[in-house]
Amino acid sequence: MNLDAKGLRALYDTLAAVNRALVRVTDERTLLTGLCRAVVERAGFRLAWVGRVEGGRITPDFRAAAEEAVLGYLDDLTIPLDPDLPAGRGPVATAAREGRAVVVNDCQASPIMAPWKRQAARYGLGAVASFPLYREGQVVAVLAVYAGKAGYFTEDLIEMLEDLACGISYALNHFAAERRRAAAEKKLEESEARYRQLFKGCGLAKLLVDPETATIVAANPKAYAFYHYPEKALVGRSLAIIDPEGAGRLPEIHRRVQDQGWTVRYARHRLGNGQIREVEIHHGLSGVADKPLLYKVVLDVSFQRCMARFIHLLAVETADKIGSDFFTTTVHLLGEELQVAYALVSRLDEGGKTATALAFYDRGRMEENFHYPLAGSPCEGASGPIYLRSGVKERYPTAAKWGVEGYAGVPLRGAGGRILGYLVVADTAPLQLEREEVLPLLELYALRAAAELRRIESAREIERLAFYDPLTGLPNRRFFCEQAARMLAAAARQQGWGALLFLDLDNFKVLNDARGHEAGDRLLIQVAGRLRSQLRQEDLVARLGGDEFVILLPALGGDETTAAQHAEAVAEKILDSLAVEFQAGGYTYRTSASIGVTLFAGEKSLEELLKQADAAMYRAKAAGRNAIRFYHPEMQRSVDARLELEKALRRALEQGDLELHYQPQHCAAGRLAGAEALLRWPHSQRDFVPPNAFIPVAEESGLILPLGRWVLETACRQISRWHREGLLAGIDHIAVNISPRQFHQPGFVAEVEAVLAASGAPPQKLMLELTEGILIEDVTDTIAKMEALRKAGVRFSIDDFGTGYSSLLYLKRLPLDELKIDRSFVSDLETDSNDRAIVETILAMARHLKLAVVAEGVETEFQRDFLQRHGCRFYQGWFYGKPLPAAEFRAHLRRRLSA
Ligand SMILES: Nc1nc2c(ncn2[C@@H]2O[C@@H]3COP(=O)(O)O[C@H]4[C@@H](O)[C@H](n5cnc6c(=O)[nH]c(N)nc65)O[C@@H]4COP(=O)(O)O[C@H]3[C@H]2O)c(=O)[nH]1
Repeated sequence: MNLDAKGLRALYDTLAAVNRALVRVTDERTLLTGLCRAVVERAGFRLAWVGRVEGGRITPDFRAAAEEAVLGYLDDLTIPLDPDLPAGRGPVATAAREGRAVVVNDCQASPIMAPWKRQAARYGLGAVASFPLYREGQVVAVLAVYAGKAGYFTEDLIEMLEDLACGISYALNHFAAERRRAAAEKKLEESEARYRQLFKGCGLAKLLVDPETATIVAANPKAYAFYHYPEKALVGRSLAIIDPEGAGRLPEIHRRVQDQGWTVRYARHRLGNGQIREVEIHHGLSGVADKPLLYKVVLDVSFQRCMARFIHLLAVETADKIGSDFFTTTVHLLGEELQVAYALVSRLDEGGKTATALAFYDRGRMEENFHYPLAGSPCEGASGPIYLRSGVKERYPTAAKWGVEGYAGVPLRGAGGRILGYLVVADTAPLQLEREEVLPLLELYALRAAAELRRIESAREIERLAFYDPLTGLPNRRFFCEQAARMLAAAARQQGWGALLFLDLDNFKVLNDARGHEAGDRLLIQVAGRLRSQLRQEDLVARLGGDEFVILLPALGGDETTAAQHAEAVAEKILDSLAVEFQAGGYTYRTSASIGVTLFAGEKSLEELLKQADAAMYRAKAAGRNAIRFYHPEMQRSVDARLELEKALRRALEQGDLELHYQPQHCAAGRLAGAEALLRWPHSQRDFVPPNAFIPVAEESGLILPLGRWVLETACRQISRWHREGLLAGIDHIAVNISPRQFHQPGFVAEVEAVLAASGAPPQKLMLELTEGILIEDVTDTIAKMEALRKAGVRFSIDDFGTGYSSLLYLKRLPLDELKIDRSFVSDLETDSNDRAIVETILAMARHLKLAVVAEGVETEFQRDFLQRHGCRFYQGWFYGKPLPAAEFRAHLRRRLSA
């Protein structure tokens, strides 16, 4: 039976209620299950089901039936959408495909129900209507409603069911929207959580800023830590408190972010503690708030920027600088850029106890080249970097003087890690820079500074090797010549007078030969020190080689006389300084020097001046050494003559032109007691070259060695012959002069012994006369030699006693037999009371030391008497007789015997 109007009304109400109830349902499953159930239970249908359109077919997903058994109709029911299949042309597939209600009021009669005809009959299903269910304009499911009777679906009913399907579609739409909204919300929540995570738990400082008002809306914990503000203290405040410039440029930044999505900016941010940091700010738009906000991710790039700038500055500013310029620029850069009170680069002095400030930055002022002690400074004993943020002045007394609170320093290293110096920055406030920031920077600068120090050291070394004498550290000949040429030119311009001094040590060769080169070297080093100490800064002293030194005094006055006086004063000062004993290697040495001086004014060649001073020096030597002589033009001739003399002397020795003369020595009673052998070089028929003229030349040239040997051999042969002839009876000795060089030659003792043996002369008759200079050169060696010869019977006399530096101490130690009072004291006895006093003293001393005394150069009776009165026992001089050729002296000996 079809529904009447009343029935329809009831059904309508029911469906409306269902509709209302269903649309309040919040999920799709409940809705569709409820729909099926309501249609069956409240509207009296026999079966209802809803199938989703999925994968080209429809299967019943939700169902309800008036009787449980009716549900059997749905078993294995799958309806394809394909219209080519018979099942695809049924009401459900057609409704789904064509999006319209399809009603079959007689299942048994309708051809489209053919596939299910039997089943419909079996489950008592007479009519069926299918309604598409839409979601967002798409058919997503089909509602199929079955009535028991054929012809059940009236138009009204169909309309109502269509309304119901419409309501369900609305609900499905709503669910979909809800689902989307929920999903969006969830997504948003997740994104917000992520954002919060990103914002808060981030290691970088972040700010949220309102671009319109420049107000800080939020800041993460890292931002508070970085900006040194208490938590929350930034929110609500203007960005200008940390970035005034950035606050002003926010609109522009905002625009740029809107255009390109992000922007990066570098700025200087002010922290809550007043410090300024360089930062890199990444800007973006915040997607969280309704209002457009700018987020700022802030990176502290102070260190990187600082490093980059410093590397750049170091490279650019110091590229063309070396030495002092480099160090000054470096500390200036450090002081200014690090904003510290002090910056210093120093070089350790020798010994490491003090350092020299190569450049010192003191609050903008620059100083250089002063020494300071390391003791009490943080660098003392430091082998690595030092970082003391604060409290320096409390701990280090040296730093306290400068009010240093914070200090950072690194060593400058040379080859093998040797510390050459330090690079230091210090401030009167605690250091603003962290250890990790300042030390790498200093180390970078230190590398460059150390390289510069090493370069300077090498340059110095190269210069030292090229221009300085390695032994004494004085300029060498090369340096002297270069420097002197410049000084001479300057002197010529200034029209002043100067002097060139040529200095040669006396007897240096003797010391060197006797004590070895080491002793000689030690003496030279000390001599160089004394020379330097006697000269002014502007004077130039150099070692030319051996024991030769040269001194240039550039500014001695406006006229020749003044210059000469000054030059002499300097030369005398030098001689005085050299007269003081030298101590070296446990020995005491004495030395003196001969100085030749030449004056200059106007344009003069250095070569010429050196020649002149050298010639003058030889005159000083000839004058008895320890002397100063000035050059004058005739001197050159005398130099040439000296060379000529040397040649001639050599020839005379080779050709046997030399002779020995013998000057008698008498005792007080007048008896002939001995003789002194004196060398004679016949010059012409009647004349001799005086020994004082050629002995020094022989000494200097080394000719003295063969010459001395010839004298010794000749004298010993004579002694031997006279001895054999019995002529030496009652004669104490024949004295032979021994020169210093001769005595100090290593084989001297053996030579004398060999000569004695070869000649057969009795050693007891041989007296060797030594000068005082010999004795003091090297006392130990001298004593050893004297003692060795004394054992053989040879005796010793000191010649020229009183003219040198003989001291009682030496005399006591030496195995001496005799003193000879120098002729210079004897000659003036009559007129000079000083000489009388000296002679008296010598005689008293000799008595005390039990030494025989021979007075030399006795010419008058007065002299003889005076000497005799004061205890002198032997006399030599013209008063008794001049030196005689060997034959004449032999005759004298014979006459004496026959008398
Ligand atoms: N005016 C004056 N002169 C007197 C008188 N009595 C002696 N004389 C001189 O005084 C010098 C004494 O010798 P000397 O002091 O050893 O001083 C010597 C000696 O140091 C050195 N000499 C001479 N012969 C030799 C030698 O064979 N070997 C070495 N190494 N030196 C020698 O030359 C120096 C000078 O020798 P001479 O010219 O021979 O001069 C000798 C002698 O001629 C006098 O009454 N009045």
